Amino acid sequence: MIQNTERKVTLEHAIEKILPVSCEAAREAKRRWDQVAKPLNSLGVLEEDLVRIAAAQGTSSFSLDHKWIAVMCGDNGIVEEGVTQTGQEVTSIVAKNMAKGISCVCLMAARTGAGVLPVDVGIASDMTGTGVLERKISYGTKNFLKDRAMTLRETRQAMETGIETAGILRKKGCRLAGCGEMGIGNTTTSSAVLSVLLQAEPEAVTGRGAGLSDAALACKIRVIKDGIAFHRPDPADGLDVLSKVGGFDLAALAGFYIGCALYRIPVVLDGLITAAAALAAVRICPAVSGYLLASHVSAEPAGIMALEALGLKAAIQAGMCLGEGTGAAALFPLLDMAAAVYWNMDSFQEIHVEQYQHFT
Ligand SMILES: O=C(O)c1ccc[n+]([C@@H]2O[C@H](COP(=O)([O-])O)[C@@H](O)[C@H]2O)c1
Ligand SMILES: Cc1cc2nc[nH]c2cc1C
Repeated sequence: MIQNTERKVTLEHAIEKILPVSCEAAREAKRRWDQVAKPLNSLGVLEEDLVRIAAAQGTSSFSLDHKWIAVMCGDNGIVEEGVTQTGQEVTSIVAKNMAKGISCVCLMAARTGAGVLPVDVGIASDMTGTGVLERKISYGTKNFLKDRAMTLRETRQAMETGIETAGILRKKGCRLAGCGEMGIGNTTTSSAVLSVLLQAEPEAVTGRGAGLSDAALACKIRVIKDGIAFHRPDPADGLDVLSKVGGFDLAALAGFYIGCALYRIPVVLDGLITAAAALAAVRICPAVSGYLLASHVSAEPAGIMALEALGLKAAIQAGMCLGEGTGAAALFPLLDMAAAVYWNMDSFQEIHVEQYQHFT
């Protein structure tokens, strides 16, 4: 048996060691964009994304090599309350398909040359031998109308699994990460987390997830209201919020962002669930925010609210709400195209065009 001699990186250690992103690298990358012979700022958010990547990696000679999408998979006890359109067995079915390379995110990522790493942090069935990375903490969370979704210990364990996952990607040479999730019921947990963190009414942040009737949507909103009233999570304490009304997938994602920041790997978010986890991570460790990039605006009502709270702009507005990391997969080729211009396009000087000095 191969011994795992690697020492676990604790949450506290990771938070303590995270460096701020480099303003100097960002300035240099912006300077390069402003020299490229094209209308100023004309690649819009894509230019800003590459500046963020430069800041995160600490160099304007950034690399987009070895893109990987980590997908945190787990089940949610709250599905007992009838808040989803399908049964929770879909979580394990899709996770297994991810390991086989045949889920939606795998098909999209394959077109962009990115890898996909599915991680079982809390699927409600045995995943041994399926090819999904086995890091199960429990067989699903508790129903948050009856108990905390996870103990604080489990929440921390999930976060540390996320940090470990960032370390695994770093060893694969990953310079740009994406993230995703698979977990039936996780739009309920994410909406609850966002309702608390944004101090917004459940009606304002809750949508139909993977598909719901009007009556079922009303039930989902009621469940979120009752859960928040029961637990009274502290909006200033991301760990408290995650453990009371979150899930293993959300906590592992939050840890993954912290790990990516520790290893200076910029990380592209996907939709609602990844953004809810990001907001919790930033409450726990504000320095993480500079390492995050948005991909698209989820069609869920809180999608745009979460991105605004994170101060992120999304290049893609396509009404997507698939999850799995498909938003990150969709952004990757756009970033590659923008990088081709950044690296290879002539400057104004090279094409002998004079720039007047009154641009900002
Ligand atoms: O990413 C999003 O914005 C998003 C919005 C709606 C649904 N999803 C996906 O659908 C599943 C959760 O939907 P639900 O209705 O079971 O809460 C989960 O596996 C997500 O990947 C994802
Ligand atoms: C089939 C299916 C696939 C998914 N992928 C992400 N969330 C999903 C939800 C369902 C229902």
